[in-house]
Amino acid sequence: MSNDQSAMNELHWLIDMVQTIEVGLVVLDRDYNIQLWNGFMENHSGVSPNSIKGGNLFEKFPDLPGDWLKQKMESVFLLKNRTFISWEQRPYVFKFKNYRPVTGRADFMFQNVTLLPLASLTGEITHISIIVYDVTDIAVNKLQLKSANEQLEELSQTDGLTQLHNRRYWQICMEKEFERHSRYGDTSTLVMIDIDHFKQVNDKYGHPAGDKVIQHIAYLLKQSLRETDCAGRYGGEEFAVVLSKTTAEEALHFTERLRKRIEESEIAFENRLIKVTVSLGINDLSEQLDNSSNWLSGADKALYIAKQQGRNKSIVFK
Ligand SMILES: Nc1nc2c(ncn2[C@@H]2O[C@H](COP(=O)(O)OP(=O)(O)OP(=O)(O)O)[C@@H](O)[C@H]2O)c(=O)[nH]1
Repeated sequence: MSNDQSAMNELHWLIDMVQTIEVGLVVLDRDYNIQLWNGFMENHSGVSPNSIKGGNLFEKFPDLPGDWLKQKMESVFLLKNRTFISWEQRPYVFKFKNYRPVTGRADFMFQNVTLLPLASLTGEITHISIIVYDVTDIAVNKLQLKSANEQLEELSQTDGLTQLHNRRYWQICMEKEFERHSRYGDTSTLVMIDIDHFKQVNDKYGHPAGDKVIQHIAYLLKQSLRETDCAGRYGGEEFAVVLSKTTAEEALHFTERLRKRIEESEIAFENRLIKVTVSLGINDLSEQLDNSSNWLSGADKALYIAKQQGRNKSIVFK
């Protein structure tokens, strides 16, 4: 075979490969007119190379992010350097439908795109190549993993019954607040809340009714809070709240308002109306405390006194 023939063969093979490769290949001239449009691009856009050749890319595809993409391409022409566009930066450049069965949950093909400067024989950058990789599988997997992790994180911080913080996460919140106090002297107040005679509720109405009562108290509690407050389900029928930037006196207003709302409300369960009350223990940070456990145990002691004094009461620890 002559050298010419062999070169012709190579060219033929290359063209065949360019046409069939599972990667999008486009070549544009300096004015963004399309010079090459391979099989991948044809299959996914539905536009054949013959009908598009010579046409302006942005006129043929008005959906493209024109200004943004031109800016990227201009810098490729100018700096003679390739540029990458990741799906994480922009999910896709060409809006192609996703037909893959495995990743059926994505409506559009996620793409990584490379913009490659093409030099003429004289070394001038006269053209640019757009290389489009279908990364839908990778992107969907990564997004699913991210969402699963977020759900897990959410689950591990949240109490399933009440959607308040769970005990562990609330404790972290409380310790952070205590540290802020130790460092900056910020005042905060801790409140422990316990439903009165809750065992009787379970015994009289059943456990599901008890659960509904717990949810109801959590709902009223959430409604009474500010953004910066941190509330958690501390135990079965016990809740704990850190009221930030709040003195004991201010906290007493908060607890009395909440206590009265609970006392006045009724919980409907299977055609019956349940009424409950709560007892609350309050402890602020006005005394010098060695650690956050002392802060908590002070509120717990105040709660105990509230119970002893007949329940349905708020008591400040002294
Ligand atoms: N329904 C329901 N009951 C729970 C849950 N967690 C704990 N309990 C019940 O809550 C009750 C708590 O009872 P006790 O700690 O004896 O106190 P109490 O009856 O509330 O009485 P005082 O606190 O002294 O007013 C127990 O019977 C637990 O079984 C829960 O998630 N759902």
